[in-house]
Amino acid sequence: MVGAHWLTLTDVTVRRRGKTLLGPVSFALNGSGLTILMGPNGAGKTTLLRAIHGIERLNDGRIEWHDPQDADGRAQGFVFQQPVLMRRSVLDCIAYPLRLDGQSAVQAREAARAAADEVQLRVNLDQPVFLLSGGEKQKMALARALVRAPRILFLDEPCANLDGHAIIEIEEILNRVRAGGTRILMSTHDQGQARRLADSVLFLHKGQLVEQTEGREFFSTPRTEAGRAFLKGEILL
Ligand SMILES: Nc1ncnc2c1ncn2[C@@H]1O[C@H](COP(=O)(O)OP(=O)(O)OP(=O)(O)O)[C@@H](O)[C@H]1O
Repeated sequence: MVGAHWLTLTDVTVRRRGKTLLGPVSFALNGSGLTILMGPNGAGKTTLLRAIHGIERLNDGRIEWHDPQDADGRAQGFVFQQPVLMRRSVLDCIAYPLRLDGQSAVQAREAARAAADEVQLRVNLDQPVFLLSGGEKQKMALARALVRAPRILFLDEPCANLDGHAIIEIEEILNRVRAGGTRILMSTHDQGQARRLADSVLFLHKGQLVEQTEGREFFSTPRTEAGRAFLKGEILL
């Protein structure tokens, strides 16, 4: 949805044990496409995504959603690095958000099968979810996020722990989801992946948003020393 205005963060700040983990961070997430959230380990990427999801208490600032069709947050999907697993079958795990919405088990399972298919999760869907490999669990988490056809999708390192082939599969899925009009904000510290996928970039360093680039100039002409050093693969302290 071109021109859409999804959310605005104003001076968002997270402090824990006397340390500022994030902020103050301000930005607006607008328009369409896929925004890559980059930064070295500990930069605050996960903290920022958790704050947006409403599961990280803010010490200061505010997050405002502007999607009038999303009064109850249903249009958002989240995929975190360590997916929450339930003591259920793979199929019921994927169907769970639809059951929460009040859909019948039959309807929800049918949609879950389609979502598993969409992410090419080729396993026995009746087995307990804990039997899945790390990569399969990540695909399961993506299927569970996609099952409600979110209008905006947040992903925290969705390819952590995956090898080359699985990474390509996930990137193909993300390309399809983006082409279907879903807005995506995704963290990665895999520069190759960032270059392949980014329509725009947010670069975090030490809890501060030090670069915001519409388009892909971040990779050719980073504006900050931290951005240049990161792209050169230097260790940032
Ligand atoms: N509850 C907490 N209490 C204290 N420190 C925390 C807490 N949660 C996270 N941190 C610290 O906050 C900083 C930011 O962590 P965060 O996980 O957001 O970074 P990240 O950019 O996602 O890193 P990575 O790329 O390693 O996943 C880190 O230094 C981390 O150790």
